[in-house]
Formats: sequence, C-alpha cells, structure tokens
Amino acid sequence: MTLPPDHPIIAAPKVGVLLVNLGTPDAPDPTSVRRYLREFLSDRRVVEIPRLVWQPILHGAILTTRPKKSAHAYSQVWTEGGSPLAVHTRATAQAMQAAMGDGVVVDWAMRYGNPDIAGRLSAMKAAGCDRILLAPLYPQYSAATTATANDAAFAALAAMRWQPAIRTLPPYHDDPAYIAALKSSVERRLAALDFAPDALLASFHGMPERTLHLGDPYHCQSVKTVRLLREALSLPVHMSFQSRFGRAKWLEPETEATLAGLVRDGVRNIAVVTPGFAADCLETLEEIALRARDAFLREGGEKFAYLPCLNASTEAITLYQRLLSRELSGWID
Ligand SMILES: C=CC1=C(C)c2cc3[nH]c(cc4nc(cc5[nH]c(cc1n2)c(C)c5CCC(=O)O)C(CCC(=O)O)=C4C)c(C)c3C=C
Ligand SMILES: [Fe+2]
Ligand SMILES: [Fe+2]
Repeated sequence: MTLPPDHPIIAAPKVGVLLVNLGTPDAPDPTSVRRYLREFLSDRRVVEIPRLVWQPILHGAILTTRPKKSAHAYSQVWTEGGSPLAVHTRATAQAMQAAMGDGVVVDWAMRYGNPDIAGRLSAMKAAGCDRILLAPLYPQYSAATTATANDAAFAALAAMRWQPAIRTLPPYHDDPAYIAALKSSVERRLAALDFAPDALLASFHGMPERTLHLGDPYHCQSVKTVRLLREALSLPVHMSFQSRFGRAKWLEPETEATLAGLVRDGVRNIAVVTPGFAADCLETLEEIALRARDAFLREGGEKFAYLPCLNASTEAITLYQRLLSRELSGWID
C-alpha cells in the first residue's frame, strides 16, 4: 500500500494551537438564535438543573420567547463580517498565526455553533498536527466556559483512532502578562477619551451564586483580577457582574445596580471595561455599551465610555504569545 505524501507518518509533524471561544449564532435572526440557544442552554455545564426539570422550561418558555428578543439585540451589534465574537476571535487567530510563524498551525473554534471544535480538531489533524494546545480564551476559569470547551475537545478525541497529544491553557486571571495587557489597553483607551472618568467599573459575566459554593473558582479569580488591575491603575476601580439569566440568585453586585449606586455616591463620569471577555460580543456591545450606558445616564450620570475588550489588539497578541509559548515549551524551540 502506498501512503499519500501528506499522510501524518510521512509529512513533518506540526504543532497546533486551537483558540476556543463561547460561540454565537450564524445570523441575527430568530431561527439562527434559537438553534444556538438550544445547543448552548442544553449544556449541563451551563445550566445545572436536572434534565427532566430543565428541558420542558427550555423548550417551553425560553426557546419560544428569547430567540426573537435576542435576535433583535444581536442585530444592533452585527457587523459586515458577522457576529462580533466571531469576527474578533477569527482576527485574533490570524494575528497569532502571523506572530507564531509557519512552525505552528493556529486555528479557532466555538464551543457552540460554528466553526465547531470537533471539525477544527479534525482539520488540524489532517494538516499534520500531532500535538495540539487547546486554548479556551477565558482568563478566569469556570466550569460553564473553560471546562465545557475542554470537554467538547476531549469528546471529539474520543472518536479518533490516532489522537494528537493535547495540552490545555490554564486560566490566566492573575498572570502579570494579562494584567499588563489590560493596564496598557485601558490606559490607551482612557487617553483617547474626551473626558476624565471619576472611576472605572470592571464588569464580569455573572454566574449562579451556588457555583461559587460548589467550588467554581470563577468568582475568586475575577476578584483577584480586579485587585491586580486596581493596583496597576491610578483611578478607583469598582467591580460588578452582568448578564443575569433565570430566577436563581446570581453573583453580586449586579452591573446596572452598581452603576446606579455609583451615581448616588457622586460619580458622574465613568468608564466600563469587561476584562472577563477576551473578545467583544453581544454581552459587551449591547448589554454594556448600549443598555448599561442608557441606564447610567438615566440615573443622572453624565459621561459614559465603554472600553473595548483586548480583541486582536497588539496588547492581546503580545499576551497570547507569552501564554502560548510557555505552554508550548518542549514542543517548539
Ligand atoms: C445559565 C446561563 C448562562 C451562564 C451560566 C453563562 C455563563 C457565561 N457566559 C459567558 C460568556 C458569554 N455569554 C454570552 C451570551 C449568553 N450567555 C447566556 C447565558 C449564560 N451564560 C445566554 C443565554 C447568552 C446568549 C445571549 C442572550 O440570549 O442573552 C456571550 C456572547 C455570545 C455572543 O454571541 O456574542 C459570551 C461571550 C461567560 C464568560 C460565562 C461564565 C463565566
Ligand atoms: Fe453567557
Ligand atoms: Fe446579556
């Protein structure tokens, strides 16, 4: 039997890096959003309610009403290149490919929707990658984000006869390179504003409070990120949690309530940053840059600036080069 020249036994093996983000609908319409929400909210790492209880709620109240509402929200932030989350994650992968050179194959995937993790892992294997670093782009670890991304990758590997060797990127919530990237990005964005904010609010995606008591480190890691960012910056830094979902108690303080409290305390001009999101998305562009801004101004605030995520900025590429090179030690020179 003759093996094709690109068979992994013959071709020089390569190292791959798969950047993974949460996922997003293919289009800002109710059908696409419904498909996305069904997959996302069926993940038992995300909604930890017994299946028999949750599925009727999901397929009843939620999937009949939320897709239309969310599709409208998505349509307010959608770009020519598609969903912001996909646009920024793709741009990050392209910039990282250029930064890491030909010796490494850099690709990207989404935990829900497209491009899916299993498909990209197969493509990387077909391209000759026999060692792959999975890099879920979440600075703070959570079972609902980091763990489920890794779960999906390992489920894909379970179907492979010849698996690549795998490493996973640890959370980087307190890594000096992450704090330096945030500091530089925040200072650069603040310098470009036409006003000087009285304070900075760091808003993180929320989680049900019980996940903290069950041992999820997300809350503690977010608190540590804020402490380090506060030490690095020279203006007051507050912290809050956004994007509540469902009836359970979620982490506090909540973002819009925090903004209202800051106005009551005399803060008139605010900048908001979302350090838990690697890339801008619905939750930052619609919920914060549009809705939280309106809420702040309604409460009596005067100036509001949303400071974008690291996205594919030079700060981000410097950060990921540092983090990824460390994890690739021994695999590449
Ligand atoms: C039980 C529900 C949810 C948990 C837990 C949750 C955790 C969580 N999510 C992110 C990051 C993102 N979430 C995004 C959207 C989004 N999140 C939920 C629900 C939970 N998230 C929903 C229903 C949605 C969809 C939008 C909506 O209908 O409101 C996004 C943006 C996706 C996009 O397309 O732009 C991100 C990113 C983190 C980091 C996290 C826990 C730490
Ligand atoms: Fe979410
Ligand atoms: Fe939201």
